[in-house]
Amino acid sequence: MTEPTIVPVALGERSYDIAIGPGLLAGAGARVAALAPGARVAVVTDETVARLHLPTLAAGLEAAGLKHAAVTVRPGEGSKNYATFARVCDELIAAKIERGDIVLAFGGGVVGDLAGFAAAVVRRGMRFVQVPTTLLAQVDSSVGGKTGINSPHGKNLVGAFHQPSLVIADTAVLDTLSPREFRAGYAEVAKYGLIDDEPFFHWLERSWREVLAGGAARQTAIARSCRSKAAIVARDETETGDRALLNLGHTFGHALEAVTRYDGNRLVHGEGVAIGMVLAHEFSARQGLCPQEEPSRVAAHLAAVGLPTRLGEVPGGVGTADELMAAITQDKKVRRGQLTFILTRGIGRSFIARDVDPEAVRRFLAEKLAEA
Ligand SMILES: NC(=O)c1ccc[n+]([C@@H]2O[C@H](COP(=O)([O-])OP(=O)(O)OC[C@H]3O[C@@H](n4cnc5c(N)ncnc54)[C@H](O)[C@@H]3O)[C@@H](O)[C@H]2O)c1
Ligand SMILES: O=C(O)C(=O)C[C@@H](O)[C@H](O)[C@H](O)COP(=O)(O)O
Ligand SMILES: [Zn+2]
Repeated sequence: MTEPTIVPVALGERSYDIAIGPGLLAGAGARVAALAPGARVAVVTDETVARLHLPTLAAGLEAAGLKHAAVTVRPGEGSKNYATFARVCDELIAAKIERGDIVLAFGGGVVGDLAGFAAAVVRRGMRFVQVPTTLLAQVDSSVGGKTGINSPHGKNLVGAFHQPSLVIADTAVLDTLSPREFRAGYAEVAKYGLIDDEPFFHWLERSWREVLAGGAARQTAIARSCRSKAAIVARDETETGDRALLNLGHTFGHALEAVTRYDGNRLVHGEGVAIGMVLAHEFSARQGLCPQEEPSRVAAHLAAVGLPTRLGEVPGGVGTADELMAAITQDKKVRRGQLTFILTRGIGRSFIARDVDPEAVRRFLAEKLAEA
């Protein structure tokens, strides 16, 4: 069996490891038992992941002598809402899960964000472990401690920073993921190259087929993404500065998710990020920050992988520039009413731009919508 890669996340007393490799799910119970001997484990998962992979996880927990119970939610972004959050909290409390026990998030980013937020507040904070089962969750959402739910006003507007105590990413569970969801996660992989790692982006341009196919290239891409994220989170845990770079493409992407009402049939998060990253590069070129070849190259790569890159590709449309701007002004990076965007001087040269002129963004979106 391939040796797992261990990526440390250095956060002082909140430090933890990310274990990455094929076949780790069966032994996840033993890793959790080493962390919290004798703890009870409340597994929060969704119906699809429960059907496909819960028996393997549960057998490992039992073999390690850990009692466990499952809380199951419906798959998809719709579960990141107040009602589901309240139910998850109440089920954890009803199951008499104690503060020293473990909440185990078993699923994609939706389950991770929801379960992590519940772990942050139930009994004023419980330990939690992430066992991510989508590419997106393995390279991004399971790491760094951002947890939360959506508000009718916008994406992730209610939440908390709450770090996991351990992340276990079994790369073999990705074999059951749909090609569409795999590609959505790939957008966040490409993001790390676009932020500050041009050689990684070049490697992805050459190797994306192998990453999609599985095997060593997939594990390499996941580990490199986790190292990038761990480095940024270690220097800015709560996004007072550099961590905002991880939001590349998200100001546009989150607005697209909001105007499509979090309907995964139309747009999932990674697809919004793909379109958003292309828009961020195009807007940067429009502002004279980088040559037009850069957005073209980004769009060409993401399109080759099979991701949407244009507003016109979202089924049912994305509304008007004013509707998109209304969503953008709810972004958590807004400071004293001023928009913050992650812009770029070229591939791997992203930076945080404060005081972006909203009228320039609105005009740009109106042009893009007219092209769509
Ligand atoms: N906290 C963070 O730092 C962070 C980072 C990035 C994204 N996010 C959030 O993550 C969410 C998106 O996560 P996602 O893309 O993982 O979506 P998701 O959790 O909705 O999972 C996508 C779909 O795949 C299914 N699935 C999961 N694992 C599977 C498997 N192994 N086999 C078959 N099907 C499987 C799920 O049931 C679901 O239908 C968004 O809400 C986004 O805001 C958070
Ligand atoms: O970890 C981060 O920081 C990120 O921004 C990662 C993003 O990929 C992720 O989608 C995150 O949930 C967005 O955060 P938000 O603060 O803009 O809601
Ligand atoms: Zn994201």
